[in-house]
Amino acid sequence: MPRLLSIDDDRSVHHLVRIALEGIGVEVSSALTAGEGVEAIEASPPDAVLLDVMLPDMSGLDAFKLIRARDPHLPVIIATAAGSSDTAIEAMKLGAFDYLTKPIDVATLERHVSNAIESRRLANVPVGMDNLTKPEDRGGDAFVGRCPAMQEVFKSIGRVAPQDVPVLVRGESGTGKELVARAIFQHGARNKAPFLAVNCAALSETLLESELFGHEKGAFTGAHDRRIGKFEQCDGGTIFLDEVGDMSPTVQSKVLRLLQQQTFERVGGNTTIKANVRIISATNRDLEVMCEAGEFRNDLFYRLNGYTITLPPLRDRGDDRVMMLQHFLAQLNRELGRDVHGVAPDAMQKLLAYDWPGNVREMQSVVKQAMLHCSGPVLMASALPAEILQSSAIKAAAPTPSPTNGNGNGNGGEPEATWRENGSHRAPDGNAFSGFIAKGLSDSRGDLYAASLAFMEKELLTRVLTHTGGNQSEASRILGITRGSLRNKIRTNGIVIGPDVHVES
Ligand SMILES: Nc1ncnc2c1ncn2[C@@H]1O[C@H](COP(=O)(O)OP(=O)(O)OP(=O)(O)O)[C@@H](O)[C@H]1O
Repeated sequence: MPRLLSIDDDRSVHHLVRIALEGIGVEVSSALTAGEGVEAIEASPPDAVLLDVMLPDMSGLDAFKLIRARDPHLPVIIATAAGSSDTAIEAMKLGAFDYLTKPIDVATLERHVSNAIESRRLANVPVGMDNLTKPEDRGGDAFVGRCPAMQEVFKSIGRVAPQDVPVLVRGESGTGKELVARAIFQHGARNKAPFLAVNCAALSETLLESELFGHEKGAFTGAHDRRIGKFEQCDGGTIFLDEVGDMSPTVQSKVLRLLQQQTFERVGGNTTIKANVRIISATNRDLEVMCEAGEFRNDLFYRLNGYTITLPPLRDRGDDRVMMLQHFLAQLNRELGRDVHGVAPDAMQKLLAYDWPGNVREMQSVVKQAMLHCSGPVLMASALPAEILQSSAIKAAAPTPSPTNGNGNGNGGEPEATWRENGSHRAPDGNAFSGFIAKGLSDSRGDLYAASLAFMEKELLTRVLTHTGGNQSEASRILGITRGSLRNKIRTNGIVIGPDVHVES
């Protein structure tokens, strides 16, 4: 459980903080003086600190400097009395994580503490690129990958980390771009300095500009105080701009100037501020196309793209998928206190046939869902989430002509598919209908009712006619409809009779 150290000479603050943070799963320890707090940090570093600026033994700023000197990555949230935010602003210029005013608003406290703990994780939890699943190794996040494309990614991280150039990390959503950014930071020359992450897609244009560059008091409605932005806080360190393709033109030009001149102004301010920050950015968008469409600045694209690392989608990583499944099984066994040590062959076959549009993040969540649904020591196909089973059903129903029987469905008892729809062989398969519905749902089509009835009718007629070897009288008897009606349906459904089948007229 993450832990926050509250340094304040007011015991009632500790009490309030403890009650508030219990609710979000954060343990709280406390110190009544700066000296006591620093000792506690040295004895057992917490994940974040809440530091009051009015302490009996030294000023808040001095206390912050002491903490900073001991652990530059420890996020410190400064607590000040209303109307006396100067110290907090000074501390933020020196790299404090955020500040809040007393009396403490619980929602703000929770938000700042959650962000601080996430920031601590990003900067401190080591990313291991040793390719080994080590259940006993609880200290870091494994970066699993043995396929050639992933080996290339690891080499690139090693090559570019020590050089102080901007890096652009590309890849579909959930492929591990954040892991790459953290690994570059951790192996880089600035790894003793701060590492801050900003998700450019998560904030509105105004808020993002203010988050990155800060603002002056009164710069816009709600700007009650000066705010120090991430670039200023992160001076000398590394900033990770996630979803960089989502920046507005205003923010793009400010980031460009920062990259060119290492200067910027806070929103609503005239003072030019210098900041020396290494930028690692990431995107799943096609920035070249965005540049052509005038949505992303060409010059910024070239500046951000000092070096590119591209992560392959999970579906292209071959046997890495098996290794990764084992990795997540081991990780989740530890997390959930389970002992699932294998995957049943049919479950494995379905997992490997799946396309993983959400990539590694999706695999992580699928393994977790499956583990929560299965009780035994082996992960069975029945425990897999619906999207995996439905996708497998769609694939099973897809026309895959085989040289041996021409229907590719291997359904044994049925005669070979001798009916053709629009010229292609079709496998009569009970799974096809559920596959069709699944596809309709994922395409969110607006005529699923009518389309499903039509699909089902065609499927049924094809199946029955195949069963009767093309005998329409027998087919109409089985179906309980007249021969004329059957003939009409064969025509309107575009069911074409194969050359090798005798069909009565
Ligand atoms: N090769 C890998 N080995 C082990 N875990 C991985 C690997 N790649 C990604 N993960 C895990 O998958 C999850 C998603 O990774 P990450 O957040 O880095 O992806 P992302 O590309 O930044 O996603 P997004 O584009 O949505 O921001 C994380 O929990 C990460 O630890």
